[in-house]
Amino acid sequence: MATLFAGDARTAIIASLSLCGAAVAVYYAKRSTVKLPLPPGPSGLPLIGNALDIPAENFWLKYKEWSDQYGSDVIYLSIMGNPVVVLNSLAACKELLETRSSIYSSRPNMPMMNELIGFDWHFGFMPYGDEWKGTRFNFLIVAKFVTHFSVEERRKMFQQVFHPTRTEFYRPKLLKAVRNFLIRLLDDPKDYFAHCRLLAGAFILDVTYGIDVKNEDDIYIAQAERGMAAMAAAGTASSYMVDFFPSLKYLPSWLPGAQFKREAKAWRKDVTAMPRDCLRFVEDGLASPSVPFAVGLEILISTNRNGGIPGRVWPPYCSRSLKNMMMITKRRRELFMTYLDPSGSDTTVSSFKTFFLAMAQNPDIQKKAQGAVDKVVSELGRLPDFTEYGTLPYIEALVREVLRWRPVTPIAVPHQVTQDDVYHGYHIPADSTILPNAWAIAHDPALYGPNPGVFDPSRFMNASQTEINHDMPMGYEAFGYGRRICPGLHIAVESVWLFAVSVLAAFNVKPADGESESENFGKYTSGMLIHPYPFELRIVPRDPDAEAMVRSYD
Ligand code: HEM
Repeated sequence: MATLFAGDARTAIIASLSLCGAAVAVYYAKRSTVKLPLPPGPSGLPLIGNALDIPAENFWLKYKEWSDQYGSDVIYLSIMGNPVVVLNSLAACKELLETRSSIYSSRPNMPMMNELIGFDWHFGFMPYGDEWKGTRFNFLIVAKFVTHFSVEERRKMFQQVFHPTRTEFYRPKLLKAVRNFLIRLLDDPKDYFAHCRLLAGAFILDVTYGIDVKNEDDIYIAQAERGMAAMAAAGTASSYMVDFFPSLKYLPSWLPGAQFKREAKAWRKDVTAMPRDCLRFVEDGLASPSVPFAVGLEILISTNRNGGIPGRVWPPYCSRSLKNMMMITKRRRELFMTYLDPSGSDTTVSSFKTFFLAMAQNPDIQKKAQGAVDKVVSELGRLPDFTEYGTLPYIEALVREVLRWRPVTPIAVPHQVTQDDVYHGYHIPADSTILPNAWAIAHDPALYGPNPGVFDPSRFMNASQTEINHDMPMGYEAFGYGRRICPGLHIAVESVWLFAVSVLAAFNVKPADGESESENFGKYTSGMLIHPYPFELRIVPRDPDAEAMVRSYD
């Protein structure tokens, strides 16, 4: 979906060339003061730079090709005078986004995402700064107004509430969502894509806000899905010309070149409703004595200095938390609610679908993985659960391979560097958009072994194929790097793990008749988030016992 000139923006280029002149003049004036060369890259055209060199689809492949061609892991592009630096190696990502994270953790200005579509409430797209910090460490949203909390206390609270070991927050809900998914798979295997979406959306909404989603038609799910479609299209910071010429946002929607404004308007309704409706749900819940447990509420309560959470006696703490919440502005309350927003669901869905694709394309690997699961659970007479987490090395390798083979976010999410910098003798100009090429890194044979395009979990195993090879990177390139690294990483990995191990224990998966020959089988969409195109599968219970086990959770 993401194209460099999505909508009618080509027309907008012409309209904006005049604006461009000034920007380019300023940019080159600044550049000439710097002695060091810029990183290498294609030379581009006057004024528009490399805007036309970047393919509309799978641009990460082109970035890697340029990286090889110019013999540099870091390449430089100019798009309408805007500097863009692509990092094509893990070493560059670690050095710049992690070691130098104090200056590489901002986000580029994204007028399409933030101002026009309305994602300015989402801390994933906020520039680095106090508001982002406050929202990421979401307890701050309440605690900030209870001024006696020190930074250290706030940090501690965050760690308590969102520590990866605090699995009791989400594992029971994840288990429930996966078990419901398995029953749907039994009843209606053809519609497995929809069941995957429902599973991921229902889990995130339940764990975050305590919303109990019943079916695919649920209003929160539908809203989040439309919102995520907008994010996938506009989140690359390079899909729309308005990202390079913010003044284009003032064009009237009816102009022929302003298709992007009409698209934004259509998306905006859902995108702005997402935090508002979830906040309303939680506020209503706070007033009720039978409020369902949710991470958002837990954080709210744990930030109450006199409250704490022992025994979770809801009513007194809730009323106090409610008071705290009412003291803060509407915007801050909405930001608070985006702590674990539904964007986590669309990314995880993509990995679920990749798992199905990999199993359908690789029957031998499916068999081997089923064997690994059977060894542990066949005598237990139940489906696997988190008791088995950490005891199945081949399944762990398979999950890593799912995430590596088709990284959900091939160029992660763009960062921005906030001051001039130097890397390997190259000048990295302040305010450059920084694109970590997660795809190139995930397919680097120096990191992940030969044939990186082949799905092969054994690449993550040791030489004797008995344990995970801990000397290897974990395959998590799609989660980004440094201070902005995905805070949902652990939840995502555990979700894919439980999903995979449950499906493998109960079902056989193969392509529907003739599907392997269909043109789109195995192909993916392009954009900030990628998904496989729909493909038909035959998903059948492995045997009557497996079916009975799944039904026993009905
Ligand atoms: C396979 C699943 C997932 C993938 C591939 C993924 C990928 C990413 C990436 C690439 C980033 C940006 C990192 C950077 O800038 O360097 C990100 C940020 C974020 N992710 Fe995820 N994510 C996934 C699941 C989740 C889940 C399950 C949640 C919530 C429970 C979540 C919540 C977030 C949030 C809130 C941010 C913004 C962080 C910030 O800007 O400070 N993600 N994710």
